[in-house]
Amino acid sequence: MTQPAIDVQNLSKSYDDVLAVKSISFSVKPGETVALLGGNGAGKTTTISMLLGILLPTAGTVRLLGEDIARDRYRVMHRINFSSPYVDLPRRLTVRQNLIFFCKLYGIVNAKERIMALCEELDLRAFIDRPTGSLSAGQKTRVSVAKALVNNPEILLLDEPTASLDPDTADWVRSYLKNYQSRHQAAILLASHNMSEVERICDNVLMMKRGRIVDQGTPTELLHRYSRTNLEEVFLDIARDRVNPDRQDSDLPGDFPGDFPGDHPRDNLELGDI
Ligand SMILES: Nc1ncnc2c1ncn2[C@@H]1O[C@H](COP(=O)(O)OP(=O)(O)OP(=O)(O)O)[C@@H](O)[C@H]1O
Repeated sequence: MTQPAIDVQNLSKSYDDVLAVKSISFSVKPGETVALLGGNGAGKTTTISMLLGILLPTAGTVRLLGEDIARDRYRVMHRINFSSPYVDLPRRLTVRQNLIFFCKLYGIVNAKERIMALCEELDLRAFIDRPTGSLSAGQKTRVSVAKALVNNPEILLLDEPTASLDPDTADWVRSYLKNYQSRHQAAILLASHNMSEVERICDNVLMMKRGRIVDQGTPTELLHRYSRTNLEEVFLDIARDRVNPDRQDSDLPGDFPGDFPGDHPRDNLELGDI
């Protein structure tokens, strides 16, 4: 059996009184695209940050390409990459300088050729020598995708990869990412609020709510399970507690205090509730 590229077991994270991620487990195989879906504050960004090793889990393990991130993060970091519209690249550096910087960081041998190729493929030519801070949101997103691909990663973690893109460019970026994936057999985990994007490019969907995975399956399985015609309706069913008809209420984790070690009502507080 193929070893999963991403293997997460019983992962939890608490920030003081807020239990942001509650004992989640999942895996992503090479060549597979998995979506993390959930409303604001569901725990998607916290999960991705733990996968990247920039947030320490409160409990649980993350293995990337077989390596335990808590112990051997530096053995694997050069084989993965990340893109988020919410993480700004240094604003005063031009796009080219930023890409050179990341090529050096990842030890890319033919940096110039790599940057030229990405520049062509992602159509960055018009603004390659402009300060990154002066770009439009959509242009920044394309630069962020280019940055995420400098090292030809085997694992790609994408936080809303098409945020701020017009429909035409978003469609083009999705096709580009799928094409990259089929060429490199990369594992992709993406957090998104764009349901049609998820339906189109994801093999599996993890539905998160208040830090838990409350349902999962292929987009088709989820549509059947909830008798819906699109994922947006499934998302609303879950968000509004119109529970999955195939499940008993008691199967749903997270509805009872104490079903997770250290869990109690206070753990469900969102920061906004305080
Ligand atoms: N640094 C922090 N300190 C305290 N609480 C935090 C911190 N970061 C996130 N949280 C809380 O953890 C929970 C999960 O947040 P997270 O950012 O992971 O959600 P998300 O699913 O990415 O949401 P969104 O879709 O709004 O980006 C929220 O209740 C949030 O307020």
